[in-house]
Amino acid sequence: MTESEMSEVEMPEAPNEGGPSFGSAPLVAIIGRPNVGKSTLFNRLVGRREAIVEDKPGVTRDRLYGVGSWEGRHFLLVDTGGVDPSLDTGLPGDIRSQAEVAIEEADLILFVLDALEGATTVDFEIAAHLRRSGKPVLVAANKADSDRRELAAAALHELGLGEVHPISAAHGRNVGDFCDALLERLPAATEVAPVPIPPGTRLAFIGRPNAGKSTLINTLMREQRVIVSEQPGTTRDPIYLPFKYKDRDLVLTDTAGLRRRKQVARAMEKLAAIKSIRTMERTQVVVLVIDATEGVTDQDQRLARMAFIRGKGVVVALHKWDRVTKDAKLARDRLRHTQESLAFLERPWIVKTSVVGEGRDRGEGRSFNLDELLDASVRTAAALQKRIPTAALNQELQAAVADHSPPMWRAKPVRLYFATQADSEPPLIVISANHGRCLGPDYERYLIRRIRTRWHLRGIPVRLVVRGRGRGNKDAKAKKR
Ligand SMILES: Nc1nc2c(ncn2[C@@H]2O[C@H](COP(=O)(O)OP(=O)(O)OP(=O)(O)O)[C@@H](O)[C@H]2O)c(=O)[nH]1
Ligand SMILES: Nc1nc2c(ncn2[C@@H]2O[C@H](COP(=O)(O)OP(=O)(O)OP(=O)(O)O)[C@@H](O)[C@H]2O)c(=O)[nH]1
Repeated sequence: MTESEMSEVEMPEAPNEGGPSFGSAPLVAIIGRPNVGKSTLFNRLVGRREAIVEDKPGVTRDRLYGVGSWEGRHFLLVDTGGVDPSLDTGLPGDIRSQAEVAIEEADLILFVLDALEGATTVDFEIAAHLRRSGKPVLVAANKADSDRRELAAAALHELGLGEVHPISAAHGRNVGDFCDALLERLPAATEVAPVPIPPGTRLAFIGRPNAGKSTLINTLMREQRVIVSEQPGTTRDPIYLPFKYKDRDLVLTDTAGLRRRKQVARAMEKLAAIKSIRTMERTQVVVLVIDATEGVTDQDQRLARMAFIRGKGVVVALHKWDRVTKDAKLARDRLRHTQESLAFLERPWIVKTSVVGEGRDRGEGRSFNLDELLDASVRTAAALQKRIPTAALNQELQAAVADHSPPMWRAKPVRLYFATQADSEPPLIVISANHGRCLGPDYERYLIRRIRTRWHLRGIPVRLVVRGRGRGNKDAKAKKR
């Protein structure tokens, strides 16, 4: 491998110390009826960067949130419609609660309408909620693909939410102006200085209501003698609780308001995912708490996907294990089902945990396997932060190609020249080849699997990008001749 070949690999952004965290960025929620184009708008606002992370078909549909940016300002974008497909049955009640959660949590609401269909009864209902909330709202009349349709969109003023922005999310029409309006309505950057993040690996407990998160957190805090100090700030500010575990610095990450507002979360079980977003954004390792008495649900899978897509490591706590151990068959089935239904997490560490006895909720019960859970978190963090030596990575690439050569690309042979790890948290492998994107998904998966196995990268996403030799390089060669 020569220097010149190395320089052909165009490096993405420099690795970010500790990974980018947008935990304090304003939260923007997209709400609207089914099929108005929320996902299309979401994709347009979140942009291409996210797309690299997805190496599996079907993941896009489950994408719930991402980071959008415009003119250098970042915001967290939530597609509430994606929270649960069963919500999209057109039931006004469900849509109402969707709007309620968005109102409660978001700093700005993007209310999407269909310019072709005009305002429906449900739209009027949502609009009434939004008006009462006093939250900033930006109204988009989507599918305004032409001048004629733009005119039709003007009728949507009747909703009484101020200016209506005719846009075409699918074609990008007027989306720039819409983003300008979005920035104007974002709350000004917070005046309180951001809470400093203590050094160490950040982990957060996430899961469905009643899974046992508070119990686990309280037990952990007690066992590890974590000091909880009163921190100034609002309920949406993060709480960082540093502690030492086997000489390592760990930081338990939590969001104050999320635990306090237990009842709200319970009332809207399906939408509690929105609340996990801020916490998730601030952490490196997500401990996904599964209630073993219920097993993995669709919502658990969605939370896990959200974490994975955002580049987090995931450890699974199969919690309340005490309640399934008495039935050996049930216990076996639960474990197998957990492994199978979370297989997309790529062999995550699954730890059976429980806290039993009096005062359990206050963290005073007897705990099982909490140390194992922390060990698994430490291992997952190490995988996430792994820096694979270039020489070894290229050896593995050569061995992989020798065992199983890549299929032809457009009737041309594919040559893979060089691999390098361009980023970590999560690892990004860049391979230079004779053509860009010349590997099919199967072969990419094969290469990723080889890398995962060789370096024990469990429970973390691994990204792979194949870059071709650039045109500039060809020109340079032509000049030489
Ligand atoms: N003509 C036109 N069609 C669009 C536009 N944006 C979205 N669509 C189409 O509208 C349909 C619904 O788009 P989605 O983005 O899936 O809508 P959604 O609101 O997320 O739908 P749910 O997931 O059901 O809530 C798709 O067929 C899109 O291709 C647009 O700007 N113009
Ligand atoms: N049997 C058993 N019960 C548990 C265990 N851990 C927690 N529980 C019980 O499960 C219930 C819910 O626990 P919480 O810790 O409040 O759950 P949570 O996930 O914080 O709930 P939300 O705040 O609503 O999201 C409580 O009644 C706990 O006593 C366990 O290991 N075994």
